Amino acid sequence: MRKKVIAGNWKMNKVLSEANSFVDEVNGKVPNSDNVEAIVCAPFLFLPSLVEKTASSNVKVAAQNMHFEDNGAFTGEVSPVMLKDLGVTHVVLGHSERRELFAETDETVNKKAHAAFNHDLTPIVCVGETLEQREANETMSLVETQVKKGLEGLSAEQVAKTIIAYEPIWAIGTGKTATSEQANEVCTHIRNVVKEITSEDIAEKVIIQYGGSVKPANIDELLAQSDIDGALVGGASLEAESFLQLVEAGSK
Ligand SMILES: O=C(CO)COP(=O)(O)O
Repeated sequence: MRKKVIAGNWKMNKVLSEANSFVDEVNGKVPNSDNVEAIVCAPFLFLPSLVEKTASSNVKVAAQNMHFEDNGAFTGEVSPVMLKDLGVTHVVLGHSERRELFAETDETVNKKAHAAFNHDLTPIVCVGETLEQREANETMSLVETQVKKGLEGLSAEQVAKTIIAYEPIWAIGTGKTATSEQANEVCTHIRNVVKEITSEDIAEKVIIQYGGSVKPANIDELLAQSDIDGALVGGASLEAESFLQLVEAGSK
């Protein structure tokens, strides 16, 4: 059975003292379990402190983005080398907010996915459609393209280690969750795409998360679906108590 991965994406929220208090509160409460992995995706500035604070806990720390080059004249950017050096383990790539507001494309996501593996970071690759695309029946083909282009050129072993997050844009921060059936339908399609580009064995291993208005009240139903292996959570991950409830749901 695949483990469940619960990742809290804080986006551009909190100040350092709040970030520190959050991990102080959750550190001892996240179980050491083969069933569930808990990740906090934090702004760059908090990463050194959070990595240090979680060193002996079961909480992992992710960045929300990175550049694909190791170093160079890229003012304002942060490289995979810097993240690895700090002890960060995961990086979110291609979040819809970065695609929409910061010109992220499938091509840059792909370069970043390669860069992540070059530095032993686990990428969480986000895909998902807008409401217009869903209404135009383009969801499956769009998500398929995003997965294929985003993962292009990775080895089968690397694809197996990649976390794919399906986040329908119309369900992000809107309170509108995709029904668990709608979410699962797309996650199943993603697994089939992974099978097509690698093998059935790899497709059975890859972790596929759902994201979009996930909260303690709806996570059980989502995680009960055949192809949903966790959640990428925005709003409901900001409070330690609700984050812990989500992790608890994942550990069942
Ligand atoms: O974008 C998301 C996580 O990356 C989802 O955000 P919400 O859980 O706030 O809808």
